[in-house]
Amino acid sequence: MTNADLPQLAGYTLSRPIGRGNTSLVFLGSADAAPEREMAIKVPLGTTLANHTAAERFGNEVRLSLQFRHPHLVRGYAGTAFGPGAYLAMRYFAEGTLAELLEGRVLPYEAALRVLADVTAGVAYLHHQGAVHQDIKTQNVYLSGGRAALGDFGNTYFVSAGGNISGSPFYMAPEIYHGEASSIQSDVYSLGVLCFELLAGVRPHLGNSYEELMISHLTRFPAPVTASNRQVPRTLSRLIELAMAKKSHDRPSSAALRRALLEALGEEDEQVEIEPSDSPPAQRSIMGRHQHTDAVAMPRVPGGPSEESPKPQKPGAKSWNPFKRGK
Ligand SMILES: Nc1ncnc2c1ncn2[C@@H]1O[C@H](COP(=O)(O)OP(=O)(O)OP(=O)(O)O)[C@@H](O)[C@H]1O
Repeated sequence: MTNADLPQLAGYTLSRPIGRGNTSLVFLGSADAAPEREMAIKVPLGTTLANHTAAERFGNEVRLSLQFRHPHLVRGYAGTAFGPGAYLAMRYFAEGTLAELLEGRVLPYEAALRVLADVTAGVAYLHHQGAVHQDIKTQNVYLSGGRAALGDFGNTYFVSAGGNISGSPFYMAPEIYHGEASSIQSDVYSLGVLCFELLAGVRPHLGNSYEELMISHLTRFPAPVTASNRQVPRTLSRLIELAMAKKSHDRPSSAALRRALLEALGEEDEQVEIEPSDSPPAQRSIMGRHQHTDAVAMPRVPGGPSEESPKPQKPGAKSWNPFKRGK
């Protein structure tokens, strides 16, 4: 794509493509009003706008990216949810996705714990808000300076708005394979899979087809993470095992998983003030460890992902996943 082929978006200058998904193109660019701040600008494909469900999902991603405020969730700066001018300007992650980073390599133990603690903090925040992400996987984790943020809120919904059936087969909870709606507990299952994948260096369930993966998730019990990685504390290994429990009510909360990850990192569960957001005041709070079990304590993130990203070159199209169902 030459510069002349880059889409025109009023108020923004797009400099080059940085990624392509099933439903959108993503460009590096900046707002004309603040040219020094690089952004990732997502523009839906024509086919996405022409398809009601896909267009709704894009609109959902725009809306929620602008609404959620957490250091470990991809932050939206501006956007238009629907119509031919639809776009989402968001924080740019120079190091790309966790899936890209993991291609052909295993993360060192501490780095894996850090990424997992970050992602789990973002998910715990979502759960505290009553939202289910529905698509936690390495492709949706973005990296900057060794810190991580979860993105892609196209399938995210509030529990109060009713259930939904979706996910990616490598990470999908058994009950979803059975046709049940996703839930906070099915997000925890996906987190368990992610923890296992990063700490054991291999996915807990493998298969060459949707059916093989389904059988594995429904019937097989992976060996504890400690069998592959002796550095993992037993308590954390046990919690990851429970996160992947076949029955959803046996799973711990995302907040408990996060606490165990922080403990493995030798860190305290700090209090942090959640950034103001567009959400109702009741959802803004200072949260800490002395709360009821569903409450979430957010880490203050010294040296964590900053809003300004370094300059960088980043891989282009994402890798193809043969089992990815239209998300
Ligand atoms: N904020 C970002 N910072 C850096 N790169 C990004 C960012 N958002 C997306 N990308 C790049 O663009 C690629 C495509 O993005 P994404 O997967 O979100 O597309 P999509 O079409 O919305 O997704 P889907 O395929 O699930 O419909 C990503 O794999 C990543 O390489």
